[in-house]
Amino acid sequence: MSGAETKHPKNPAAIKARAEELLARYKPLISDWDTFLDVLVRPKPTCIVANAPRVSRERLSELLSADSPTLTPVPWDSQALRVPNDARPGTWWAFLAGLYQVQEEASLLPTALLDPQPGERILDLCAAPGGKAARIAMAVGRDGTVIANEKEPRRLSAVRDKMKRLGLVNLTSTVHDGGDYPLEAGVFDRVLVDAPCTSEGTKFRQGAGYQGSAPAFLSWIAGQQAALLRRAAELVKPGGRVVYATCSFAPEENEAVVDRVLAELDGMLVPTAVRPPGLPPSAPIGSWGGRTFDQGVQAGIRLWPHTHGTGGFFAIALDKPADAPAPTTEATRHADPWSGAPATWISPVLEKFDLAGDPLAGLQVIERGDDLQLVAETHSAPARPAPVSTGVPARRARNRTPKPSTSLALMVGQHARRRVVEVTAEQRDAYQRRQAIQPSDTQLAACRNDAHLSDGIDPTGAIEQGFVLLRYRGIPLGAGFLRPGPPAEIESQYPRAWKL
Ligand SMILES: C[S@@+](CC[C@H](N)C(=O)[O-])C[C@H]1O[C@@H](n2cnc3c(N)ncnc32)[C@H](O)[C@@H]1O
Repeated sequence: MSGAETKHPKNPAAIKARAEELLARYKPLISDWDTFLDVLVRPKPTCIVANAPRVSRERLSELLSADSPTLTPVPWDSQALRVPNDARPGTWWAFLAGLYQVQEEASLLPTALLDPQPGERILDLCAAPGGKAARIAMAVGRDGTVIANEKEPRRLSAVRDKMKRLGLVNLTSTVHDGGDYPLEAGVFDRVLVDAPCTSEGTKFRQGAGYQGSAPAFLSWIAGQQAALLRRAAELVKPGGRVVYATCSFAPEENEAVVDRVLAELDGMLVPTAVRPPGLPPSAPIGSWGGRTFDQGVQAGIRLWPHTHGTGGFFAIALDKPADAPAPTTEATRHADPWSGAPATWISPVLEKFDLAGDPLAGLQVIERGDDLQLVAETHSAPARPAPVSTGVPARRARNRTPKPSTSLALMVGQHARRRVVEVTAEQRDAYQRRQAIQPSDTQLAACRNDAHLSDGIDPTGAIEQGFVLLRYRGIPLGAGFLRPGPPAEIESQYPRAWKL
């Protein structure tokens, strides 16, 4: 599980030749064309971003020192660590325990400009597969709300996976055309438009078969991008911020879209130069195809392969003046089923673990389909568009044996004082592969009915069959089912769908 597999670019020479052909029109913009092409075909720098409510970047780095001794902090992002190019951080144990998410370094830029703050209500208009929405949800915390919208329903499953693994109790996903997002959803402190694009900045990882985009597509997608930005401007509150971003090199999708929408909106959004400390500056393009862009567009940032060593990216922060007129559409908030299931339904699942403190403070229990979900009490989801998924599953609603979900075990495991098994690295890996583990006598004794970790272990109590929580170096891994035996065994309850 800790092994690093090498990511080889597929036939770099052929990819380079294809890039040279497809991107030739940008040659006048690029100071070092050879380096640009060389970096473009290399694997892009990948980062892991600490799930800050669970773990700090420093502790994460220390926990992972055996998996990857060379994690380097990204200077311009306080939660991100760069991993070596040959590493596969999505296979490490701490990923499966929900301690971080994996993002390409360039895609850290839009959230750095968005600068989400605790307690805010934020809309990600084009959210799937959810990397940035998850990042925002970690930043706004339990008192904040994130609405992750996506046009393609099938792309939302990746967002849901992140919600469960990372414990995002403050996130609702919706499905709607973002260019026409209902104004009844209410206003947002910040709106991210991580727009659909030709993805030229990252597409070459697909290999030399990448065909580029037809001019007709480029012009169609630019129309979509402008519609998304216009609607974002309406949805953000006075004093709030919109960030527009793409992973394309094309000025038609970047500077030209912003220039056009700024002119249409006539002062409703004001470009704001946000410069994350430690990020080498790189200005947007001033003119293209005979057109000179509004000077305000220079507030944006471009990431280039040859200057930043990343994929290509464009992002710009656009603030709505505090004295702009407030939206007049009345907001409708989702009320039902937030008042759904009684909180006591969760208690039978948790009482055996004797939790210290109240790790579920500020959360409510709602019934959605077969699951009881945990959702922040202050969560502010819209009624329209209707939420598709909200919060994280805690347990099945109707199971006779109260079984904690893995999401719940990851959320509360640190607070458990009974029926907790601290596992070895080998047991951890077996557990995450869904293999049964054989507890040692000491591990078994910690599961006695009256064993209390802080009081020492009473060797006389019974060892009851049932659920236990597993931890590695104090970090929750999930739940297991203990059969006292002999021989004693802990069956892994790690979700089949999360398994590698
Ligand atoms: C660049 S990706 C977003 C990446 C995402 N923000 C992340 O960080 O994981 C753009 C997404 O927008 C979606 N999309 C395309 N057109 C849309 C529209 N009109 N409204 C909302 N989403 C749209 C695409 O399906 C795609 O998932």
